[in-house]
Amino acid sequence: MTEHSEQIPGQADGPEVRRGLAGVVADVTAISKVDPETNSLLYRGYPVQDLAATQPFEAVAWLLWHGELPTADELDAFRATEREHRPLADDVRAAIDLLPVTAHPMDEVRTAVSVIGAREAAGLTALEAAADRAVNLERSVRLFAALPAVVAYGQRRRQGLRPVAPRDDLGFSANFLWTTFEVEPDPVVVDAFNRSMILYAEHSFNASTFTARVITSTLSDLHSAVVGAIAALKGPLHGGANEAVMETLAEIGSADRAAAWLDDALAAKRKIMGFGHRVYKHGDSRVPTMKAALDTLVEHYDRPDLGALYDALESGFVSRKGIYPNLDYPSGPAYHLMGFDTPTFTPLFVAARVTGWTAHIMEQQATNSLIRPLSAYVGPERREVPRTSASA
Ligand SMILES: CC(=O)SCCNC(=O)CCNC(=O)[C@H](O)C(C)(C)COP(=O)(O)OP(=O)(O)OC[C@H]1O[C@@H](n2cnc3c(N)ncnc32)[C@H](O)[C@@H]1OP(=O)(O)O
Ligand SMILES: O=C([O-])CC(=O)C(=O)O
Repeated sequence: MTEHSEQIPGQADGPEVRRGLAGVVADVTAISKVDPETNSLLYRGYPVQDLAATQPFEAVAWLLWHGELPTADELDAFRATEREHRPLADDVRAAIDLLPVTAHPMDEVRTAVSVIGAREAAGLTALEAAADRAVNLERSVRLFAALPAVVAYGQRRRQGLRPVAPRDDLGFSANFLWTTFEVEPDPVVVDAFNRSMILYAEHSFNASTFTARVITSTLSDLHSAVVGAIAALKGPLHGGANEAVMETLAEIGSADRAAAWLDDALAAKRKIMGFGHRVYKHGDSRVPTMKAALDTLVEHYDRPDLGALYDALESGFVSRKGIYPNLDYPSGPAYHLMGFDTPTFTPLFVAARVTGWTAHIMEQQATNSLIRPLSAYVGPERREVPRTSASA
């Protein structure tokens, strides 16, 4: 028995159960290495903080898919393809417009991916739709290119604004900001946003990626796997936490209220969103990089009040519980300062993580084994069905 396993009540000789698959190594991957001992995260061998400091997000997307950083020519060609597939497609816009304007933007993004997937697999059997690596690589690029327009349109629709055409003179991150806000993106903000995309891109067998791999393991198609991954990411124990962090900070209001708020929240056994992690128990490897980006934004937008509130909640929670912030804690207020509305935060995570998800989908396909664990039955023993007069 380990700290993660438990014995089934009343079954002394029964199997060990690992709720939440905690501590279970489910497969191998060559895409990223999360190391809680050294508090490090490598994408294909490269430290994520070094990638965030030096690379455009497009180069990191390429790295995750191909295993190597692109050459200058490869990056140019990839960027040209990405630009080609940026515009919001008519069928996607029409489907989003069918949803209530109060729909959660994660539901918009999930719907958009469903529409794109149905279009791409039209006329194919389910098995044909699963396709091969070459086809799925092209699908991954197109989906990566299309998502910013979907996310930006969601926020603009809620604000009663028309969609904005993408700009071919801008890279992925600058164009994302342009299509959302229709103002010339400031390089300081573009840099912080680019770093956040890189930090969010990939994190081994997290719940949404594992969901994508489970779906892929049945020989389902790439878009179906991404739809499932989006559904898993929406929950506040996973990606939805960046949104919940902002709600928490808004609820507390100011740094001087953080201590009393925390005492009440902990007395009420509330979970403090943006803190804790299944794998990292001594701090999330990505937080220092994202916190530095947040500090830059706090200065850029002259919002020391938000910086002070952030610090007060962090130090109060760490000193009370010894539980550290995860990536969602600094990214929530960073996206808020950039001007994104709070429900858009998790769709931003989708736009980044689609790179990691699709890399895992292709890796799962290459070495597939149906993912199907066992369960230990604890229901009633075998019994007779009562005889009644009802007929079928
Ligand atoms: C990008 C990402 O997806 S990162 C994760 C984002 N999610 C969040 O920020 C949500 C808040 N955090 C959490 O709910 C958890 O820390 C999780 C789900 C992320 C990890 O959970 P697990 O590994 O299953 O740990 P678990 O939830 O069992 O926590 C262990 C203990 O720490 C406590 N704990 C962990 N995180 C928190 C938190 N954020 N607030 C309060 N208590 C917490 C638990 O209540 C539990 O206490 P107990 O042993 O007294 O019951
Ligand atoms: O790894 C996890 O469980 C959650 C996480 O931090 C991520 O997906 O980025």
